[in-house]
Amino acid sequence: MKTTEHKIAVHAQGIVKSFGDGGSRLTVLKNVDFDARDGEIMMLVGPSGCGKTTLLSVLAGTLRSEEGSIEVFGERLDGMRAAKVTKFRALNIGFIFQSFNLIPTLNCAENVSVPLLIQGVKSRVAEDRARELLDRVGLGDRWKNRPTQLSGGQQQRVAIARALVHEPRLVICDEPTASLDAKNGELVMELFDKVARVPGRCVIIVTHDNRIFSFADRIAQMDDGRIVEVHDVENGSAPSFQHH
Ligand SMILES: Nc1ncnc2c1ncn2[C@@H]1O[C@H](COP(=O)(O)OP(=O)(O)OP(=O)(O)O)[C@@H](O)[C@H]1O
Repeated sequence: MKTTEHKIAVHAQGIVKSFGDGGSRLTVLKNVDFDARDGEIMMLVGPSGCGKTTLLSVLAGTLRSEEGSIEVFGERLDGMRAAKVTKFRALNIGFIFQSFNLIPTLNCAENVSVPLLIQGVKSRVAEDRARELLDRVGLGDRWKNRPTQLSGGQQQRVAIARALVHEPRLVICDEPTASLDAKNGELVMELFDKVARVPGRCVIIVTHDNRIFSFADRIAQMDDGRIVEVHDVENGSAPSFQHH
């Protein structure tokens, strides 16, 4: 039996979230308990529509739940004032959205700089750091390009660079490797491994991509608004899941 004490980075308990009113009301998160540990890559899998993106948004503080408590590195997000949540997120959380959310009028280096500029870092320093990150995701020579001049996979890597540039303690990713080929998927996972899978940090990834399961420390399986099982991934041997 394992007796290791794990420090918890993200602790969510009793999360309930619904959309709509009256007859069209849909309860998407049905009393979810979820933990992610300090220093780990935690993956979240489950069938389409089961609530994964909704849960990520609640954990990142971009969506409020009706019930439940959320603690991120010891700070309670539920009940925190909206302005304080925004500030907390800017300092501590990097979010990679399914839809990338890059700013079309800015070039790649400027897009990646945004989290640093929000923190008050000088633009030249921010841009140097942004170009360093772009280099690490294999896009060092494309920093001047606008997002529309890049392929979907390249845009995804720009979004990943932007989420990591300010070295957030918590990185939350919705399908970060969905548009990437095997080589770039591996490059990005190795970057998560180096940059974010360290003490004092944590990475949470929603994925359907079984090529990356072996990078996880644990995999939580979600179904119909609930976490139904949590698997430990030992020695890179990931379980296989049924997707619908
Ligand atoms: N803003 C919203 N308004 C109404 N319904 C919503 C909203 N956001 C999500 N939903 C609904 O909540 C359910 C869960 O959606 P969610 O995006 O969390 O699922 P998911 O598990 O991430 O799916 P996928 O793997 O397809 O991305 C779906 O039925 C979806 O239609």
